Amino acid sequence: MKLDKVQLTHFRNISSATLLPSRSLTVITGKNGSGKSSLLEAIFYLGFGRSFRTAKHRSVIQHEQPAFSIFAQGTNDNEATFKVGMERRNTDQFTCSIDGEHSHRLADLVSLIPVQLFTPQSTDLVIGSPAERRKFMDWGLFHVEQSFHGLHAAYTKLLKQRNALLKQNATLKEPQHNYWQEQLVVVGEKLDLQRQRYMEALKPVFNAISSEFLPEFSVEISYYKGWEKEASLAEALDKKYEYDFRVGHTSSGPHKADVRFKVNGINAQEILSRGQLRMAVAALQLAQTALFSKQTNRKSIFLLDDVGAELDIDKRERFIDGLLAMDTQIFVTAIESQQLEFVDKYNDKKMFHVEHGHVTEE
Ligand SMILES: Nc1ncnc2c1ncn2[C@@H]1O[C@H](COP(=O)(O)OP(=O)(O)OP(=O)(O)O)[C@@H](O)[C@H]1O
Repeated sequence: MKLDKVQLTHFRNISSATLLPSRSLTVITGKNGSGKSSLLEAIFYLGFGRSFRTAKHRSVIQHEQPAFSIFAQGTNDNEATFKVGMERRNTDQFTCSIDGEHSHRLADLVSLIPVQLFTPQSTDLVIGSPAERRKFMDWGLFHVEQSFHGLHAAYTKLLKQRNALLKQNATLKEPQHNYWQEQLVVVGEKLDLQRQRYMEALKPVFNAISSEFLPEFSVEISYYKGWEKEASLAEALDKKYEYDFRVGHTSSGPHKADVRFKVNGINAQEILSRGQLRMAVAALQLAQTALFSKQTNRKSIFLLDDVGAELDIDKRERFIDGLLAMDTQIFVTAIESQQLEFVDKYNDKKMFHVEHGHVTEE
C-alpha cells in the first residue's frame, strides 16, 4: 500500500500540516526539535495506534488543544483507494474511520497500514527486553495470520485469569479452575505454533541479508518459545506450578517467548559494537519486510528516523536500496540533507523541510 496524502492537526508542535509524499522515497529534513520525527510519529500512529516515543497519548496532543487528528489517503495493494482517519482526545477517547465508516476498533485501522520503524533506539531489538522481540515477531504474525490477533488477545485474557487466581492463592488443581488452565494451554500452543512457523520462514531470509550487512560475522537467530523445548505447555505449567503458586504469576508460556541472537555461539550483544548491532537490526527489519511482501503480496511503509546518526553512509544506502527494491514506501528524516547525499541518485523522491512545525516541500 502507498500513502498519497497525510494530514495532521494539533500533533505535537504541528498545528496543521499536509504532506503529499512520494510513493517511493520521502526525505524530511529539519533542525533538532523542528518537528520532523513528529511526522514519522503520526504515520506510526496509523500503523500501530500509538506513538513510538511515549505511552501517553496526551503528550502527543498539541499543548492547550483538546485532541489531535491524523488523516491519510492512499492506495491499497489491490490498487483501490482508501481514506483513513484517527483522533485521540485528551479524555483518552479514541475514534477512527475507514472510508467514512466510524470504528472504535484499533485493529481495523492498523491491519490496513503495515508500518515498520528504524530509530536511534532500534538496537533495543537486540539488547532490550524480550518484550521488544516479541513485538517484532508479532508484527509479522499480525499482518500475515488472520487468527493471530484473536489468539493473542485470548491468551492475554486467560493468562490474566490464571495470574489472578495464583495471586488469590487459589489452587489451580481444583476442578473449577481446570477449564481456564486447559484453555490457556490450547490457545498458548496455537500461538507458539504460529510464532515457530514465522521464525522458521524468517531465518533463511535473515541469513542471506545479514551475510551482506555483517559479512565478517555469522549472526544466527533462534526462537525461544517461553518454556523448555521438549515439553508441552501443559507439562511446563505443571512443572512450574509450585513456583508460580509461590510467586503469584505464571513464569512460563508464550508471554515469555524470545528471539535470540548469537554470533559464533555467543550472545550478539557481547560481541557486536553498537554500529554492528544497528546493522544486525537493519538486516532483521529488511528480512521482515521481504518476508511480509512474500507472504502477503503487500507492500509496507518504512520509517527511518535520524538515519544519519544510525548507519554509516554505505550501509544507509544499502538499507534504503534494499527497501526500495521491495517497493517499500520510505520516509526518512535527517538533520541535514548532506547526510543523505546519496539520495541524489533516486529520481522518484520528494524532499520536505520542517521548521518550527511548518512543513514545506523543497
Ligand atoms: N504536545 C506538544 N505540543 C507542542 N509541542 C510539542 C509537544 N510535544 C513536543 N513538542 C515540541 O515539538 C517538537 C517536536 O519535535 P520532534 O521531536 O518532532 O523534532 P525533531 O525535528 O525530530 O528533532 P530531533 O532532531 O531533535 O529529534 C519539539 O520542539 C518539542 O518540544
